[in-house]
Amino acid sequence: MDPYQKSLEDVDAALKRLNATLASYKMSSTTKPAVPDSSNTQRPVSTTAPKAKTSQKVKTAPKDNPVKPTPVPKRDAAPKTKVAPQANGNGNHHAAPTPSPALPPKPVQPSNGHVVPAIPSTVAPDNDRSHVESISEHPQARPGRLWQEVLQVRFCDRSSNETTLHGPGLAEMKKAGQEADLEDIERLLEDITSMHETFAHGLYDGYVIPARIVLSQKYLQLGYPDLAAGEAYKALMLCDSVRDPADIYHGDVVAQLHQLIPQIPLVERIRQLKLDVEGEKAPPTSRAPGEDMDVEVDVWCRYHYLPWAYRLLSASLMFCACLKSACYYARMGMENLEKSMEGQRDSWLDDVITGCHSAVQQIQHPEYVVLPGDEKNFPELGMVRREVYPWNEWEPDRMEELPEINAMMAEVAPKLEVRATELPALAVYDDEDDDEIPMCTQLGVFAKEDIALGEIILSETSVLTANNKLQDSLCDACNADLPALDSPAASEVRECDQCETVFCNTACLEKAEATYHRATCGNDLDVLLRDVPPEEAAESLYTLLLMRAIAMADVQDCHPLELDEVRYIWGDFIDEPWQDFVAPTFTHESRIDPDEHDKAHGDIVRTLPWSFEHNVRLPIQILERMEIDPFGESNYDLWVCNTLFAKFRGTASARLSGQKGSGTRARGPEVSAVHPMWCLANHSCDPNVTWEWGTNIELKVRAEGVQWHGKGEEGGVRLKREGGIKKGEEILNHYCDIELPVRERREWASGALGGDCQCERCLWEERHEVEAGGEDSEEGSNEDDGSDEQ
Ligand SMILES: C[S@@+](CC[C@H](N)C(=O)[O-])C[C@H]1O[C@@H](n2cnc3c(N)ncnc32)[C@H](O)[C@@H]1O
Repeated sequence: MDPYQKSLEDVDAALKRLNATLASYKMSSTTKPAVPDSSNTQRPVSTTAPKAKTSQKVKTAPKDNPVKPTPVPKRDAAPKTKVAPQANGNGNHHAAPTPSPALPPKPVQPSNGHVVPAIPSTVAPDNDRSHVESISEHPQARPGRLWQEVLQVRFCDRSSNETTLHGPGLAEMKKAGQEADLEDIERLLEDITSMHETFAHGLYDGYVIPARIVLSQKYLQLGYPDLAAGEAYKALMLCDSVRDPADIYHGDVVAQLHQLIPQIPLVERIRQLKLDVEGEKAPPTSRAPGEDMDVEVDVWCRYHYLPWAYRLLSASLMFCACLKSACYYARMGMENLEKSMEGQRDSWLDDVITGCHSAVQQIQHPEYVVLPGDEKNFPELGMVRREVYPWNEWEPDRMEELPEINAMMAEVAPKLEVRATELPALAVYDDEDDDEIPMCTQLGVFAKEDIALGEIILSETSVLTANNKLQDSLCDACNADLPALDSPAASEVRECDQCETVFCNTACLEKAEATYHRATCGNDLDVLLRDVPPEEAAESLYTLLLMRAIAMADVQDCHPLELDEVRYIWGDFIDEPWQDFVAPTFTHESRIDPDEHDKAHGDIVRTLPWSFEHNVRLPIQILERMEIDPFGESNYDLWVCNTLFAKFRGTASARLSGQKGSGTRARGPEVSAVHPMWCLANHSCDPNVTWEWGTNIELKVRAEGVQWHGKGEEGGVRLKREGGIKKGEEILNHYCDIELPVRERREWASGALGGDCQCERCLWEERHEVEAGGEDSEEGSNEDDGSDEQ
């Protein structure tokens, strides 16, 4: 068909759709239910039809945490802007007692001693519920600041012959680029908490695209570009679903937009629609002719929400150093915009591409060679903030809950107890600047009585396990090796009736059924993360652990942070992150200059490794495969996943595969697990226990101390100390192969410790210029063959 004729027909069709939409105004303004406002405390419940596609799992209400009279013991240290260079580091620190400006007094829910902003109890004048009835009848007049922000999300205005792009922009904090205004932080935290509540309790649900965009903006303003990327990606997924009637979310998203759009002032709606129809010279979408697409939904999605989703996603990813995916989404956004905006380029997206390329050029690493144009090979792993998020109500006050922790410990280690202990805060210690290492209070494990040599003092089992072998003979629950087919124990092996998952015996099968298996059974989750290339093996194990934790929470009907295996693990969180917070700026310069990218995190120390793939895309995919709705189930929000990852790094034990000495390169860790009591023991390179992990994980008292090796003034070796453990002595485990020389040991353990080990042996050997490892061969598989690590 003649293109001119076709475009005329398209405009004609669009005008017809517009007329139909305009004709529906009267009806919609009086009969469509209003979408409740997030900032109101008593709102009518949304009349949105229940979701048909995904199982809406029962949400567990947050624990009813009573106000605790005792203040939480602080882990304090002055955080510095220091980004750990290594990919796997769990760098981290706990902060030292610095006079803290902290946040001003807030209405806290002091369950755990962490700041939790409350939703304002006072209702703003414009939220006066006495107007509810009349407002429902005139939805465009709905009150509420947050909801108004959602309604105002706009991007494009085709009000002149030249298409112009503009939007609300990121309203910067009052003092962007300076120490943040506490009121600003407070207000944004309240907004974020309020939006979480709103998604969680169904006042409006997670399918409201502009609400996701607003939440993404707010995360970005508070220095959480990682969380902003997650929300922007969700907005993008929802926009895609609007344009694809076959998409599983299509019905819900469109239904939400049908409720939202009538609340946008009529004049504005007509203006936008008119401009759109007039400006639509070439239809940008691949809509089938005659397809019954609501013109308004299409306009708002295509011209307002989609561009914001691309902008926020690509810029946030760039700030998180995920340069490959940042470029990918910036280019995708550009292509999309150019189609719908007649070749107009978007300065944000251009900036992101420039910023990513400049960042790549700045990388100076002998092993990193990437051509500037090779965006597919741009780096993809960054570091983000690691903290107990201010809205996280699940983190327990471990000092307060020591009796509960000790009850759990008594079950697996009757002769041990957990106590508070002082440790060097390694992640905030920068030995170039600091004279003294700041200390922090954490937990440790201590002997309740004298314990003899060789005694097994802890034996623990866990189903929070993972392995990244697709075809291997491991029990799915405990991850122990399955018995050989010709061995007597082979008859005990059991298989799930529904799928082919194998367990070492009936006990493991029953435990799996009771704790997690129902969520994973037959869902083909294995293919997502198993048999990955060696360089991805470690990351994939953490994500597999996340997957198991999600399955456990789903089957046990609790919040993932509430699981016994997770609750008391300290995620090496930074304390008092706000004391040095500098409000980010979002200018052209801050996007194109890689030196400015760190500032998007509020200038706060970052120690949690993060990638788009493992922290956003895969968690969402895992949820979908388990038939958990990632938009409707806030228990599995991406901040929850970040918190779980923080807890797993530094506590998960892992077994390496590959045969040392045989010339075969190790493939990387293949089996991993979190044992919540075992992992409370701290590290020393002169440990008093060995550990071994088969079906159970065990701690055994060492027969004798480790040989220290040194040269120099004192010279020679230091005598081994006596074995055995005295009452009151701390149980010291080891997170690395203790046969290695000091430098290699430190390098290995730094991921789990957050910095260089400062144990007595390391300090002594460092002083005595150790050059070679010891000759002693210790018993126990873990330190002998170097095949295990924590
Ligand atoms: C497996 S956990 C040990 C239990 C932990 N102390 C707790 O309170 O839960 C590992 C974390 O403990 C701390 N840690 C353990 N051993 C340490 C050591 N020798 N020096 C400094 N920090 C240590 C680090 O913060 C590390 O990330």
